Amino acid sequence: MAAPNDADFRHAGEPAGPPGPAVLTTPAAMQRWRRDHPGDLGFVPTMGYLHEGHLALVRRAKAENALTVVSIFVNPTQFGPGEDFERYPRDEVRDLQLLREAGVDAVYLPSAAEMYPPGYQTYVTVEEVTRRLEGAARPGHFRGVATVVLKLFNAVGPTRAYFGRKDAQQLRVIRRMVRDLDLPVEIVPCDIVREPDGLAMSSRNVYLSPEQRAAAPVIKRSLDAAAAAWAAGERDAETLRRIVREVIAGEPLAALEYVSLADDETLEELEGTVGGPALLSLVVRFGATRLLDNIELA
Ligand SMILES: Nc1ncnc2c1ncn2[C@@H]1O[C@H](COP(=O)(O)OP(=O)(O)OP(=O)(O)O)[C@@H](O)[C@H]1O
Ligand SMILES: CC(C)(CO)[C@@H](O)C(=O)[O-]
Ligand code: BAL
Repeated sequence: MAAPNDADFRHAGEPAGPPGPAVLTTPAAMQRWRRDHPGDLGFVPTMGYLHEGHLALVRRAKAENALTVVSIFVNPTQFGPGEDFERYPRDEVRDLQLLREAGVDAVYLPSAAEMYPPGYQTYVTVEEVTRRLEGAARPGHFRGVATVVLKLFNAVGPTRAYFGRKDAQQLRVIRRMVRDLDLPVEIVPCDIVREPDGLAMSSRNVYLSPEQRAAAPVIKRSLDAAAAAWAAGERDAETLRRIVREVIAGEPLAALEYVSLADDETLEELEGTVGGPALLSLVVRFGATRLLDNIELA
């Protein structure tokens, strides 16, 4: 059910104002737009419901490239059965307005039917680095992420692609895929943007009740406690994980799903004395809502 060509390329926003971003809704329309717009292109893939974390990526992409493209696509293949695909927050009108204000050149807004038409059967599997952490907690998740990111890259043709450090394993999976498949794109990691009380911005924060939201900064406090111990010279992997566990245990609304201290690149869990750079990451549940966060110890 391909959209007619006219609908593939339209401008968001009022006709009287300055032109908004081009909105492309099919891979073919996106590829055509890219052919017509040569030059360095910064790409920010998202699942929409945009917040300051996304907009920081967009600003960086704009600062470093002649052209900026943002995709909004809630990718069904990275959600497992029973996960929140159906209720994932969506607000396309507000997102387009924010991207217009941010001055992006194009928004890629494909439908699931365009991305995965009947007969679709090709997936990308990144191996070792997907086995633990989010890969273990969400079987099939990174197969969906790697597949959709490769498809998005093929449609958009980016020079650079911007990913948040909040999804630390995702960033490493994408880097690995880019190296292994010789993709001609530079992956640019971007720092985590936080609320004033330390909670990492996330579209899923909207699921929290007021009481859960008030309790959620415990996540960053637990990372800060471990980082302070690290700064004071603590290098024992289990002690650093225990510090996180103890801080989270002090918050009755928070349930720790996992805490990991892993090799910063391979994500192999570390034991004993930590020598090199390490990624301290955790997932905390507030009711049905899973929130993830991390800090790099170097
Ligand atoms: N607080 C943040 N700081 C920096 N980057 C972020 C932040 N939140 C999301 N990103 C990045 O934005 C990109 C799109 O992420 P996505 O649309 O999944 O947003 P999200 O808020 O992380 O959603 P969710 O937490 O519900 O998965 C990813 O590269 C992600 O790492
Ligand atoms: C990279 C991504 C857009 C792929 O669907 C998603 O996993 C996300 O928003 O982090
Ligand atoms: N930001 C990661 C996408 C997901 O949770 O599916």
